[in-house]
Amino acid sequence: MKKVKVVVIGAGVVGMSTAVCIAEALPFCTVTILAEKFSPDTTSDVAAGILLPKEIPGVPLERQRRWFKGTFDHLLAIAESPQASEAGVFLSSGYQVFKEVPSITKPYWADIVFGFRTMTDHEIKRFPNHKFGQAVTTIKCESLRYLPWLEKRLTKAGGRMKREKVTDLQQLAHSYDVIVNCSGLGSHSLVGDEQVYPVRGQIIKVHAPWLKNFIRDGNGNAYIYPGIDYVTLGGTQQVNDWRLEVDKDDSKGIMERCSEFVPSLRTAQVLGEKVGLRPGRSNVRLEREWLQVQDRQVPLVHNYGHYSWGISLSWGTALEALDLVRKSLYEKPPRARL
Ligand SMILES: Cc1cc2nc3c(=O)[nH]c(=O)nc-3n(C[C@H](O)[C@H](O)[C@H](O)COP(=O)(O)OP(=O)(O)OC[C@H]3O[C@@H](n4cnc5c(N)ncnc54)[C@H](O)[C@@H]3O)c2cc1C
Ligand SMILES: O=C([O-])CC(=O)C(=O)O
Repeated sequence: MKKVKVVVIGAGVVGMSTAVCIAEALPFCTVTILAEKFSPDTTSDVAAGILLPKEIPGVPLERQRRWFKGTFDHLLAIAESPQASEAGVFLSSGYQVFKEVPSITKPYWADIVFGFRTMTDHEIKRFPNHKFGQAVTTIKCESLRYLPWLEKRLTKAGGRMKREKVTDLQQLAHSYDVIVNCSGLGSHSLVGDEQVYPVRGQIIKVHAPWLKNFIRDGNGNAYIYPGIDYVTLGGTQQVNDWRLEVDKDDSKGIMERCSEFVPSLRTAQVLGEKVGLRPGRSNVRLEREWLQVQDRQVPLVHNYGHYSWGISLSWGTALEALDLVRKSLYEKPPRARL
């Protein structure tokens, strides 16, 4: 039987997850990833990788819950397997603290993670500038290990990867039966989506192996995430800022804000600094359209715009993209336009 040719554009956490889901679930498809950049050079590689998303306005909560739960369950199984170290996936406990009581005190994922609770007065006293806090055990998924691990999994399922910048979807449709767009911020130019914009984020990696628990300021301007090889300190959220260079003033600000939480960070050795451009969007674009290519209609599934929550929602959104691909193969396209 002739195989169905699927192309996935993008090799960040969204593209890799989507490609693996399709290749493993639909063995009658050949899956090819085309990407300008692969790990360790994607935005996903810069992410701390904590599963702690905010609500996305405009996406029904049930759908967000499904995306988060799909991701959490998938990553928990890895964290509990012998693969955890190679894949860079493990449980992580800590606090999220707020200067003012937030409008949502119990997030939609409170009963999916472990041990979610409001911090006691005794605990919050450690943070004199903060009034309210949440304690939680969630998952940390480190892309620098996880993406190469997914690449191996894709290859095992018969998938292929090629470095290529895609500029013309019509052209691509001549060589493939289904196109899946996971190009993140790249969708700004690839599909002319002006709703997707960069939200610049800078982080510092430090050697501080004595830190074991994470601390996040609810506003996202200060976070400390202990990881396998280093502790990630952040963060910045600079809207419409395309600069990929490290800004020394940003680093200074990050170090000051994080050291207020943990003074011993002032003595920690700095291992590196990184910048990533989050694919900002008011909601994730996860839908299918049909591309008219001469007398054919080619399904085009979009899965991008994950903003600050790309790791947190990666597997759940990949599963939904897989459903859209599967449906497209059994559905007749709408009548061709004449
Ligand atoms: C500092 C920072 C910290 C973060 N921390 C977290 C966190 O703790 N938890 C969390 O859930 N999220 C976090 N995020 C957000 C997360 O990194 C993003 O949501 C996620 O990386 C988006 O993944 P993606 O695969 O859509 O995009 P990317 O990782 O940017 O991948 C896009 C891919 O598409 C390719 N591409 C683009 N255009 C084209 C084209 N025309 N042709 C071919 N290929 C193309 C790129 O080369 C790349 O391979 C953080 C982000 C930053 C910047
Ligand atoms: O805000 C955080 O805790 C980490 C993150 O997702 C980001 O910087 O985008």
